[in-house]
This record gives sequence, C-alpha cells and structure tokens, in this order.
Amino acid sequence: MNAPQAITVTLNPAIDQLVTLDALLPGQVQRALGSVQAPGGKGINVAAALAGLGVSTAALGVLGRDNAGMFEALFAQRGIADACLRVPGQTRTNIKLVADGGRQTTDINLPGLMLAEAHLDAVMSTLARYLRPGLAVVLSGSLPAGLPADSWARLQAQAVAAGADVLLDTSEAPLAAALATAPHAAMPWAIKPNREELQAATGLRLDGRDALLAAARRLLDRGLGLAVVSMGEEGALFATTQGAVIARPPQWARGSSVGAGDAMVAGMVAARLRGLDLADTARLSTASALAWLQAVPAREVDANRVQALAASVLLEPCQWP
Ligand SMILES: O=P(O)(O)OC[C@H]1O[C@](O)(CO)[C@@H](O)[C@@H]1O
Repeated sequence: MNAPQAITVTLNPAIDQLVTLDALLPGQVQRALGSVQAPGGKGINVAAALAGLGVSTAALGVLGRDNAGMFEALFAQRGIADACLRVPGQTRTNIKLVADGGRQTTDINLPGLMLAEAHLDAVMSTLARYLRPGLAVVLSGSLPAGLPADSWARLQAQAVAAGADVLLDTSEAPLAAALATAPHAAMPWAIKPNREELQAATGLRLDGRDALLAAARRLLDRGLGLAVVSMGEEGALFATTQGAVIARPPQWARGSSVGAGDAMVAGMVAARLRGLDLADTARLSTASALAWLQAVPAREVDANRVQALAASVLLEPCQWP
C-alpha cells in the first residue's frame, strides 16, 4: 500500500459480542434470540468505515495474539494496512445487549489487556513511521489498564508536532488530559464527545444548547478546529470558528447502534481530506453514521449510499450565545 491518507490508533480494541434479546430484564434468567461476534473497538470501526468511504487507511493498536484472527480477516477484506502490535493474551470481548427490536443497546465494555508504558512507546515508534503533514490521525476509545491517563495526550502531541490532523475520540480523564494540558499549538484538530463526555472533560454544566455552544467556542478559541458533540436522537452539533449547525438525519434506522459514532468520525475525516466546508462536513459525517446503522450487522458504509443520504441530512444553523 502507498502511504495511507489516515491512520487510526486503538489502544483498547474489542471483539463485540452482540446478543439480541426481546427485552432486557436485569436480574432475570433470559434466553437470547441470537448472538454474533465482530471485530471492533473505536479506531477499528473507524478504519472499517473509512475503507468504505474510499480513504486508504492503516490500523494501529494493540491486539492480543490469541484471538487476532478476526481483526486480520477484517483488515484483509477491507484493504486496511495492519500496523497493529501483537501482545500475549486475548483482546477483550465487549458485550452488547440489543433489545426491543434494536431500539435499545446496553454496552458492557470490559477493561481489556493489561499493558505497560513500553507498549505505548512501541505504538509511538510505529506511529512515527507513518507521520507526515496532512495525515489524518484518529486516536480513539478507552485506555486499557496499565496505561497512564495522558497516553492519548502524548500521542496527540507527537502527531500534531509532525503536522498531522488529529481527531481525538475518547472520554473521561484521558479526554480531560488531552484537552486541558494541550497548549494552543498541540490541540487536536477535532473531537467528537457526547454531551456528558464534554461536560465531564470540561467541568462545565452543559444543560442547554447555549451552554454547549459556549463550551465548544472555548475549545475552538484554544486551537481546536472542529467540535462535534453527539446528542443521540437530537442529532449532532458541528462547530468551527466559522459557525455552528445541528445536523439530523431524516430518519433513524432500527438495529444496534454500536459503531455508528465511529462511522461519524470516519465521515469527519473523509470530509477533512476532501476539504469540505462546515455544512458539507456535517452532512457527510451524519450520512456516514446513518449508512452504518442501515447496514447493521455488516459494519460498513457504502460511499454511494453515503453520498445519497448526505443530501437528505437536515441542517439547523445555530447562533453563538
Ligand atoms: O474503548 P471503549 O470506550 O471501551 O469502547 C469500545 C466499544 O466502542 C465501540 O467501538 C463502538 O463505538 C465498540 O466496537 C467497542 O466495543
């Protein structure tokens, strides 16, 4: 493969076990209607969606050697360059309980492999081989046990210093560390938290739309290029220093929602690589998430389908408070 346009980094990948139930009844013995497994973890899903959008992509991360086959099959099938390290043991299996005809998904995400700083160093060395100005670098997901909370912040600093465009999609302390400590020049290009994640990372109460816009504006003033805040069925806020819009799909698809946010991240990256403006970025990203949902359980997006859906995405302009 020639130099990829994007690289995704997944420090805590997962095999997703989707268990379908009629209804979720906590505390009761239940029989599942069915169960399927798929390779996942945030950056892995982003790589799968980017491949569908026609973006050449490498997947970097840390896989347990004992069950790496499912990931290797995905990479081979989708033409994703495999840059993942292999370590002894098994990649975690996350349980997704899909109930009520797909209207409700309960995620039980396990801690993952126990890693050490040496693993982070190895990831940084591999990333260094790919880094170049304009490369899209997606840093995505939780941190496995054993890695410090500033792991994403360190990778972000490394990639930004090389002139890459960093999209950071994480939560809690790792998000706070990457945003709070980054000087203007080391801020990521983009983030995609949900309202609660942004609230936790900034320490601000983000009850209404104005509060959300003000929080996004503060980050943009500190050097962030694009703030996307997902708001579930209300859509997503897309904000740059040029303006802000709320994007909503014309209708939602039924079925498991697992990975739809990752497909939205892939849309943000594809839009960046195509040089799209705010409105078209919001359309493409929302359409990518919707295409992923419509393709469940295939875990893919089809570029033609995304293009068709993008035209039907509803945009509502927002005024800065
Ligand atoms: O890294 P986290 O936050 O535990 O999330 C991992 C989960 O998120 C997903 O990537 C969906 O966004 C799943 O494939 C995976 O199980």
